[in-house]
Amino acid sequence: SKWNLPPGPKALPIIGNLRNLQGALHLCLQNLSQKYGPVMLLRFGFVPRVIVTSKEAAEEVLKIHDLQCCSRPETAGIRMISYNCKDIGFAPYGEEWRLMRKISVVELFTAKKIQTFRHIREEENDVMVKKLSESASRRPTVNLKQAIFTSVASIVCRVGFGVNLHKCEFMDEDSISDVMHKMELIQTVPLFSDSFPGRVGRFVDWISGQKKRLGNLFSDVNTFNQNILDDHLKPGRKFVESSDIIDVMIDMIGKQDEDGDSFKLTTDHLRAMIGGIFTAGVSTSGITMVWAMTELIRNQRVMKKVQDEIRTTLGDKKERITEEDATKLHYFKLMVKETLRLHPPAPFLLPRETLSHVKIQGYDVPAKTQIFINAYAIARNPKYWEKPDEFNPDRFLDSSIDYKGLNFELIPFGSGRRICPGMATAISIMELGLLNLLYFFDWGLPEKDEGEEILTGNDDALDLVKIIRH
Ligand code: HEM
Repeated sequence: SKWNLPPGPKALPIIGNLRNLQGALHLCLQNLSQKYGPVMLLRFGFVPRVIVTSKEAAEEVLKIHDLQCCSRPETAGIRMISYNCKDIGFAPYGEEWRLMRKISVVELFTAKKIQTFRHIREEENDVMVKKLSESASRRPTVNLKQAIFTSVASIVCRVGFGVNLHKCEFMDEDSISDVMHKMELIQTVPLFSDSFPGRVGRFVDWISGQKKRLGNLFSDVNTFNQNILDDHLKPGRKFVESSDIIDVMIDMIGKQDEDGDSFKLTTDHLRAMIGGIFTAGVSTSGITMVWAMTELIRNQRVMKKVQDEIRTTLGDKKERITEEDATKLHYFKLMVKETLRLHPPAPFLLPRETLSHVKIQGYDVPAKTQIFINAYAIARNPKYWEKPDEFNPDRFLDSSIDYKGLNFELIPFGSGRRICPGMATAISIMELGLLNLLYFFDWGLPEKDEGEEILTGNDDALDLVKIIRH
């Protein structure tokens, strides 16, 4: 009672605010914030969470030092898939997170490394264009989502784990989007114990069969991670490109000092790194590309402006697009930025947890409280954006606002010490992929109902689209 806690809807005994949470969580919390303000306190069953929905409050939270990523992720699925918080995204702040982050940055994300992997991105895009052209000669409708996810997954597997999906023995390229889908699903399967931790919660999950369902999904995902790990552990392993992040970690494990009491890497860290890089890299970049194409198909003015710029600048005789080509374009890049504003693939960034009592916008937030930053709602807040729900890259023509973590009204990659280390990689993957799709093909909606649905502005990205000309 001595504390000035953030406001929020009235919580009922036991269930707290669960009855207030219906539909997609980021949309529901966006609506609630219009009534209760930019810093809200809600109880998800027994779990209190503070939700932040203004750029001022987000900036304050992201600059607090006494904050770590959640030691208790929102769902049991996330806990499983991160091998109990052993991936970079969920590792507790400290030696463990610092080491994993350092390895990933050095092995994957320095400017030099990103440049080294450039030929992989270009080759995999050639494969995608070739496949789409062949498919368009047979039938006009293609599953664009699958084509994009397969291409992005092929890039991430080659860059991250030296696995070439076109020649791989344990995984074929057509089933990779299935693995991706399972990884996404596993994170969202609702468990009773997510909101009611403890024995009763676990018992209900067991009776309802949800625990088993989660276990089955995880088993497939674990097999994928394990196969990649086994591939690296084979005696006499030959590198496809060169040694990769997993080789480096295996080497480090081999050299660890048994007796020292500093933190030790384990094989679970390896599995978690594989799963973490795969999900963090593929689902985010893939879905952003699908959204870009969806928005362009339903906003023909913007589609024409983007394609005119691309085709005028690059000419019409190119047989192959390179990353150099993307650097010549301006409006095209604004289109990618606008897609990230409207459809941030991680709408809450990574949830945080306070390590000690802190103040946010004058409100008291006790230690061990989870904080969600609703980056989705901030990027659609009419206080900062004119006609916020409209897809209009022109809004950035005279604006210096960028997504690099300094403008808190646009933080699709987060900000501060946990900002996405894969940002530059993601931009290279997405720009090159979209550039290929827009240079070589013209796109439209399939004849039947799918089109109508998308034009009424529902919140689902397109699966099936039609190649009009290639
Ligand atoms: C459109 C593409 C992407 C978006 C929008 C995105 C967004 C994010 C966000 C919001 C975070 C959390 C940051 C925070 O909470 O402050 C994050 C973390 C992370 N991302 Fe990305 N990401 C993308 C692509 C990638 C790619 C391609 C990779 C790697 C191949 C990657 C690897 C990671 C990793 C390892 C973390 C955890 C960092 C940490 O906790 O220290 N991301 N990303």
